Amino acid sequence: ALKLLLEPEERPIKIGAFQGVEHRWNVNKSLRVRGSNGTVSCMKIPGMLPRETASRLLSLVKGSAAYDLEPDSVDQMPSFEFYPMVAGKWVDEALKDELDAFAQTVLLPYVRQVYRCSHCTLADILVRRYVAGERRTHQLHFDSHAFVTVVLGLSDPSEFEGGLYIQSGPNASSREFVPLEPGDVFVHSFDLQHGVRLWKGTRYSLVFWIKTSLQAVVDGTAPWYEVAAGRRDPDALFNLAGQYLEGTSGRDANPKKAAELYEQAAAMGHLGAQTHLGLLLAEADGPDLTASARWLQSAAKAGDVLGQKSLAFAYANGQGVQQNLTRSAKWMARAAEQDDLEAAYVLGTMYLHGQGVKVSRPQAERWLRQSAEAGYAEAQREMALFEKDKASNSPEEVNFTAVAAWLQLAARQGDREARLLLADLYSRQNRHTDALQLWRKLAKLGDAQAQWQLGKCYAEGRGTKAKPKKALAFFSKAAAQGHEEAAQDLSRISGSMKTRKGSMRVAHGEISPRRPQSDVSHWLPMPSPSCSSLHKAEQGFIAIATLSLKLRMSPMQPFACCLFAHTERDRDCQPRHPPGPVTAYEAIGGTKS
Ligand SMILES: O=C(O)CCC(=O)C(=O)O
Ligand SMILES: [Fe+2]
Repeated sequence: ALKLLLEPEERPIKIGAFQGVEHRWNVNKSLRVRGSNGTVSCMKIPGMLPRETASRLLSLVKGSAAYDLEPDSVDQMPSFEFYPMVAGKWVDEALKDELDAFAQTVLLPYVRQVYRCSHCTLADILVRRYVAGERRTHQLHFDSHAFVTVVLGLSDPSEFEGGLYIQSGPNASSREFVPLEPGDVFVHSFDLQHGVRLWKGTRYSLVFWIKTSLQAVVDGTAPWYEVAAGRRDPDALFNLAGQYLEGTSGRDANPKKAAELYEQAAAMGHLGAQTHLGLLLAEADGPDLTASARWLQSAAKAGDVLGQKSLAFAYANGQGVQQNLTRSAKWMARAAEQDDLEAAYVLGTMYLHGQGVKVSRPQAERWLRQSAEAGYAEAQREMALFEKDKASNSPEEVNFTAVAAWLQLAARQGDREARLLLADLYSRQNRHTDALQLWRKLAKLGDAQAQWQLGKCYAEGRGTKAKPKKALAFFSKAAAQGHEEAAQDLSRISGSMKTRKGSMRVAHGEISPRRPQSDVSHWLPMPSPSCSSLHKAEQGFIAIATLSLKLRMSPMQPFACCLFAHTERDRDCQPRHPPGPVTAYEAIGGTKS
């Protein structure tokens, strides 16, 4: 059962043509930051936008094709958002027709009155969707680049379970969900910690970001931090530090200044600042891993989810602490229990491979599924492999429909490895057109494995007419990226092309041994990307061994694995150690002298 925000203070309000009620909560910051005596308010105004307008908006945004797969700034997962307004300018006429008058005559006057900011101006508007198979979360965060945020409910609460929550304490157990009917608005400032979590159904929301002046909107700056940080508000220090770290909101990137600000907030007990300071100290030029681990311990023990996950990675890597997989698993579990999707995914793989925990397929499935169902692409891909391995003793019993369904979800989110595996699967099911479509997409993005596969299709006339020249071109492209099999196929095909001087020259044109010496480094053999990597049993070990403490910036690299280990590809799935360097000459079929 979800804990809902109870509705305390109420007052009647009248803004332009709108008459209604404002519900207001004052959240005590000391629950989260020991050394703070401040509060942060948030307000709900039921029915501020007429329900009929909200329902027309919902149809408009449901039909939009503009949702973006670009990584989100908070969690790096595909964002599934689009912006009808950017830097104060409408870019979506249909949404403008429905919303502009409301925004200018009701919403902004309300915000200006409540926050006493007579120059507050609308900066950006975005639409987010949360649907099955895609992201169903927006992890805990602050909206650091907006002085005030307004969330407009669009979907009927009966259509989903969960929704927008605020989190007043360090732990996920203090989450309180904000029920929003279509047309209700929820208003908060840059220092309210919040997130979104759905367990069922579909939700669309519309978010307004408001800044303190027109100038700030035009310049993309956040000048209110100078004031708030001057008051030594720990959340302001924390957000400002993030802007200096990333070089956003018009600030020049300045890691040193970021560290100072994190340090001030961390000293007041700001757990997020402690974690970020810990991560920064590990990344610095002269890293101080011991101090880093100390901050991570402090934040993790107090319940900060990112601190727990980061400490888990530190234990896995032995960074600032004695390497200890049992402790790593323990902290990973603490973060996963707080619903961190990456932590749940990693914990699942730890159970799969028995790292820091006893091997347990039920536990592995539990955590992988939790992460996958909330939209984490790597976990979706891992669920496909899990599904496949269920029948590892009798390959003919594999439920390939289920395998494909998971792969499709991850592939649709842009997961490269899942796209390769799916194309491979299609190809084996003689769905050559589907396979080709995926390989083409990947080849266009420069993927060597897909280029090689495309080359083979053209060479063998599989799913397309045989086109030796095209095959040659794709083999060359892949080989030039160091793809071994492609280099072999290239030498085979260019040899069999009647070895006329002309055709040899085609091959040489792409990968000429007469290239400058420095280019030969590209020919160092690399394992082929898809089955490349390693036997499954080794996989997790490598994953843990290479886990990066930098996870705040870069989620753990997906690791490749082999879907068809039990079939004719067994050979490819053995651990392969790169042989010695291959010269360009060898790669096109010459022999070593
Ligand atoms: O979808 C929502 O209700 C809010 C999303 C959010 O917090 C954000 O986009 O920053
Ligand atoms: Fe937000």
